[in-house]
Amino acid sequence: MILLGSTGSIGVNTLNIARKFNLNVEVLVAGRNIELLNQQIKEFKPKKVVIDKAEDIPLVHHKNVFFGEEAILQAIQESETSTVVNALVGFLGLKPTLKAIECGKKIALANKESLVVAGKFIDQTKLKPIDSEHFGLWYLLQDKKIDSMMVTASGGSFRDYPLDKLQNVSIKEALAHPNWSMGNKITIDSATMTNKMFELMEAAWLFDIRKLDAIIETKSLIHAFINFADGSTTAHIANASMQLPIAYAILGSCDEQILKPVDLLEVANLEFRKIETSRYPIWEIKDDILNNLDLGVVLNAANEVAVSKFLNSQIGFLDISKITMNAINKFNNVKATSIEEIFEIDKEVRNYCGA
Ligand SMILES: NC(=O)C1=CN([C@@H]2O[C@H](COP(=O)(O)OP(=O)(O)OC[C@H]3O[C@@H](n4cnc5c(N)ncnc54)[C@H](OP(=O)(O)O)[C@@H]3O)[C@@H](O)[C@H]2O)C=CC1
Ligand SMILES: CC(=O)[C@@H](O)[C@H](O)COP(=O)(O)O
Ligand SMILES: [Mn+2]
Repeated sequence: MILLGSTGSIGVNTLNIARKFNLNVEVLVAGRNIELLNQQIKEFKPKKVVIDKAEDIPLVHHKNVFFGEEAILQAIQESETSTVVNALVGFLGLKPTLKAIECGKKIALANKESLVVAGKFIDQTKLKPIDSEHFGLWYLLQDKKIDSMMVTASGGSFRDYPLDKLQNVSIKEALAHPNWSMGNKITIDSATMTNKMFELMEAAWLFDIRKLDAIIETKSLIHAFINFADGSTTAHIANASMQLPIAYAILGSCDEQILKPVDLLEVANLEFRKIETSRYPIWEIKDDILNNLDLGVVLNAANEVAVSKFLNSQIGFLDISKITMNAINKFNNVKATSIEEIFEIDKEVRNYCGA
């Protein structure tokens, strides 16, 4: 495989699966965590390595090291392997997704932003999502009439925080996810509920359905529900680990035990909550977004700018959703007619949001 984002949360979990199933890793792509990258190089012996910055090349223990976006695309183009795992974070992941598709590779896609911003231009024939809820939905699919689908949310870092103190939370508090250990950007997206908005859009593209909703399940043990037309509902239950979705996305199917099964007696009880707009203001525009998936590129660009400002202590926590909702208001009429326009709109929105 080619693994894009090997030093991140999904990247490390992917290498756990590669180790377990003795999978070949042809290319490793990482950013600036060179120490971890060097450990990965030693163990998995890739033929090629790509990193973010030229200045870090001398630190990498490999003779075939390249840097930058073009090198990532070239590595995909030149690779022999048929599988690309895209665990890059944000808009940066879009071009590699498009390149992998152009090269006819199978793509295991953690980079949900690719679908959020450009779902209508992405050929899904060889795409498998790495996202716990979408894996759950896929697992539950049956040849029966579906009424609606629902994914769960943990509620994020501030689900129990006093509402009047939300604006002044610290970065450290925001990065303390209750159930999952993930990269910084998605952890903030979980706290604002933007991650769930992205996931509804992701589900809309993947399953061609608009009757979609989300509910908080505080333990992240149930990941998805399908409501069938006959009135029955099925739920996907698994311990909170990305290794199961990753294994299926790479291997296709799997009969070996990847996770310890959920012990319901140990769990004892589950708690469900409504997603309230008072705590998660972004949820006010959920229906607008689901009725107009073209807005994904706007939502994503504004959110990336806002999250980065929050992580740089330039704005308060509630300003993240203010910035994204303001951008949605301003760019309400966008409708990209080509992939090139997606890149133009992305740029325009970033400028508007003060990137
Ligand atoms: N984590 C999770 O459990 C889940 C994540 N996802 C999605 O998966 C994707 C990855 O998330 P996650 O693993 O949490 O993110 P992380 O921030 O943990 O990892 C991101 C990876 O991308 C690398 N990277 C960042 N910038 C560059 C660059 N310019 N060039 C090359 N590599 C770069 C980072 O390198 P370095 O660290 O070395 O700088 C790191 O390896 C996101 O789209 C997220 O929404 C979806 C479901 C669950
Ligand atoms: C593990 C995974 O799939 C994440 O997308 C997770 O869902 C994030 O947690 P939230 O439910 O808090 O958004
Ligand atoms: Mn998810």
